Amino acid sequence: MDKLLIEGGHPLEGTVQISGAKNSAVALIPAAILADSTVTIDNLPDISDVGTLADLLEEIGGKTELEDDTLVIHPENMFAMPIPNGKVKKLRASYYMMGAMLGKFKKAVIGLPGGCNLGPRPIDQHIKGFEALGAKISNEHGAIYLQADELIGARIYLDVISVGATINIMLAAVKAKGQTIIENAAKEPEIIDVATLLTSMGANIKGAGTNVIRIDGVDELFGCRHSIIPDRIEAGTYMIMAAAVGKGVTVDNVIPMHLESLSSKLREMDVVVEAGDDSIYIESKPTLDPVDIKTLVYPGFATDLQQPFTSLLTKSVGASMVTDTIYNARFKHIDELRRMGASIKVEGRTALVNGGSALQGAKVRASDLRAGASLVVAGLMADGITEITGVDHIDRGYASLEEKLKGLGAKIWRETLTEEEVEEEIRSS
Ligand SMILES: CC(=O)N[C@H]1[C@@H](OP(=O)(O)OP(=O)(O)OC[C@H]2O[C@@H](n3ccc(=O)[nH]c3=O)[C@H](O)[C@@H]2O)O[C@H](CO)[C@@H](O)[C@@H]1O
Ligand SMILES: C=C(OP(=O)(O)O)C(=O)O
Repeated sequence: MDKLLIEGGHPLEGTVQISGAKNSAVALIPAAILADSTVTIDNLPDISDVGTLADLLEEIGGKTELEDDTLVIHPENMFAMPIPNGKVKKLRASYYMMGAMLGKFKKAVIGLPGGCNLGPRPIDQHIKGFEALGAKISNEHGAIYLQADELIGARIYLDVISVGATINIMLAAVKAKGQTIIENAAKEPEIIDVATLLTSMGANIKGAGTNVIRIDGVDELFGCRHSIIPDRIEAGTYMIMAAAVGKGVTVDNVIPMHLESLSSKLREMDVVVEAGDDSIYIESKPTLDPVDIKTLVYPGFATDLQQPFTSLLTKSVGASMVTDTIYNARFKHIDELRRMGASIKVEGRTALVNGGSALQGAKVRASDLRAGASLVVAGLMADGITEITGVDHIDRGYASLEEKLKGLGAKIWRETLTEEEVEEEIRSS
């Protein structure tokens, strides 16, 4: 086990390259199950979730070759092997194995997924969609059993706008008989990315990126090559870091339109934000204005950026309000920020930040992926050294974090935990 150490107060300057999107990658890899021949995925981020999913594909008989940022997946010998637990629990996105295996084999047994603990993460809308397509589903001993004689297209209205359910239903429906219509679908860019891969494989999907998706089932899907879109959440995190301590940072290899809600909020705070074709330039100011944010489905403010943005708000002079309407318990980072001297109160689904006083370096623990990112932002701003444990969470989602930050001039390094620290880590996790 490792910890990250950051000596705060060093301004960031230069250019950072953004990797491929985690939240696309984790759906694209299971999607390859649906093909009958080799699928090659380029621009993969170097994060642990990718390795875990590749291992899961091997558990069901697939062959995978990961070299640099390219994963080659051979699905020819895959079969409907049950994967009730083990690696499935390491990440939330293992639930995409349900849709993909149901679509391909008409059956699957998958353990309940893991992922960041953000409060309840229900999958009732995924199940509702699978059932509408004709699957019988039961939950036995912590695993979901899915089985269908035949999958038949259906009209499915999502009661809650869900990225996971939208993608999972697409995966199950691409080989179903007839037409499936997903109404009240989520519109996140990662959904378009998954639809693009499936279309290259031979699927017939219209409307991805709007709230009505139409899928005409096909009998066969083939191998193809696909390059993942840039990670708007990784990009947003570096934009926030640059807004906190940036003398002039270019966040490169991004789709600026995907980051408009964040860019607008940063401008409201008086941060310099200049969007290019595929990059965004950010420059901080000595004092920033407070703003309120409310997380919403895309194109609203992303819940995944709420935690790092809250750290930035401790720098703005005055009161800001942060409301998370997607995951109302996504506030585990707040106690840690308080340890660093932040003045923040949580009331229900809202955090009230009283910003303007300097943060102090401290020993803190990342309880989940974006909580980890928020502590890195805080560490860059703080006086003295911040020690962050729970780094395995951060490694699920940020490729080469230390290298990228060092390239911008940050003082950040990694150390192995001592035995005592490991024991303490196990006690508190
Ligand atoms: C809409 C949204 O912002 N989605 C984010 C969510 O996706 P993720 O796929 O985890 O979550 P969903 O988009 O599926 O869920 C959105 C909301 O719907 C609820 N829900 C979801 C499925 C279901 O069957 N029943 C149900 O009630 C969830 O509890 C949540 O409140 O977290 C990901 C990881 O942090 C982000 O990358 C996504 O952008
Ligand atoms: C919470 C996240 O990931 P996951 O859903 O994979 O846990 C995230 O990407 O912020």
